[in-house]
Amino acid sequence: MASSEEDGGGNGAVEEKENGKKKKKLGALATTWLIFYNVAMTAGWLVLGIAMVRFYIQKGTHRGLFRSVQKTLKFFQTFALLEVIHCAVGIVRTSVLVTGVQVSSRIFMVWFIAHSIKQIQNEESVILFLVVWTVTEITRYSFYTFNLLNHLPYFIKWARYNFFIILYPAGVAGELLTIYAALPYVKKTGMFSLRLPNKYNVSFDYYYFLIIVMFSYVPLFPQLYFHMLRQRRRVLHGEVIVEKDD
Ligand SMILES: CCCCCCCCCCCCC/C=C/C(=O)SCCNC(=O)CCNC(=O)[C@H](O)C(C)(C)COP(=O)(O)OP(=O)(O)OC[C@H]1O[C@@H](n2cnc3c(N)ncnc32)[C@H](O)[C@@H]1OP(=O)(O)O
Repeated sequence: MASSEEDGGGNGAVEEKENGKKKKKLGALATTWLIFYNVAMTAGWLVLGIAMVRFYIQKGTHRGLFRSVQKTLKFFQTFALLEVIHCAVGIVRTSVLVTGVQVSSRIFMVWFIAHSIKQIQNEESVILFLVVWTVTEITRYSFYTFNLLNHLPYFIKWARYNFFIILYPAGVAGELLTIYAALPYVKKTGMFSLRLPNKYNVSFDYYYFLIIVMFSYVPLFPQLYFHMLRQRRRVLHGEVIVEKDD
């Protein structure tokens, strides 16, 4: 059975008071919208997860799995662009930059890799990042929902701030291996590339762009990972900044 926040070892009463204060500042409209958004996203990723399990049980193979779930994936992952707006307008206390990198890398994987390069859709690495994203998002959005409703079961809070330790590197491995698998097709077809001479007098090579994207994980991923480790210390180990009453 789910235990309440108080069972988690933190000071439940203080946390609840803080939560209440934050929500008052957030405003009823913003809170209602965020609850709706997070419930919709939890449901969307749950549907995706169930569809993947059903597909695998029925077919006994991962081949064709991406094709069968792609519409749901594209819809909910693209919808997540709203998260950048939430940060930009200040209804969510998260950095626009951190959220922007996270969301844009996902959108890029969905639309400019997995959707555009059909030949790689059956790679095991695609299934790896799909499974990892699904587990992550079900946990993350249900965490936000219960938190906004002031009824956060401790195991969801624990899962939110522990699963990523393994899931983040696993997801990144899935994404990098998928981009790597796409390289030969991109080189062969010259897709999304612009060769000289052309009327704009500019050239763009998608193949080298993908290589640059792969290298950009080296400086960017540790920043996201350490951000999450800091969040983990703050939320699970009480490094909380207590704000004064207005
Ligand atoms: C053009 C091509 C570009 C390519 C670029 C390539 C470079 C790529 C480099 C790296 C790529 C990474 C790829 C990622 C892969 C994966 O996802 S793998 C799967 C594992 N992933 C994770 O575990 C994801 C972890 N990341 C996140 O959770 C977020 O994306 C985040 C932005 C990093 C989260 O940070 P943050 O929001 O700061 O943490 P929280 O503690 O959850 O939230 C902070 C506060 O904000 C509140 N909040 C946030 N969102 C909501 C919401 N939707 N609703 C309500 N409230 C929200 C939250 O409650 C916290 O509030 P306070 O407690 O009051 O502070």
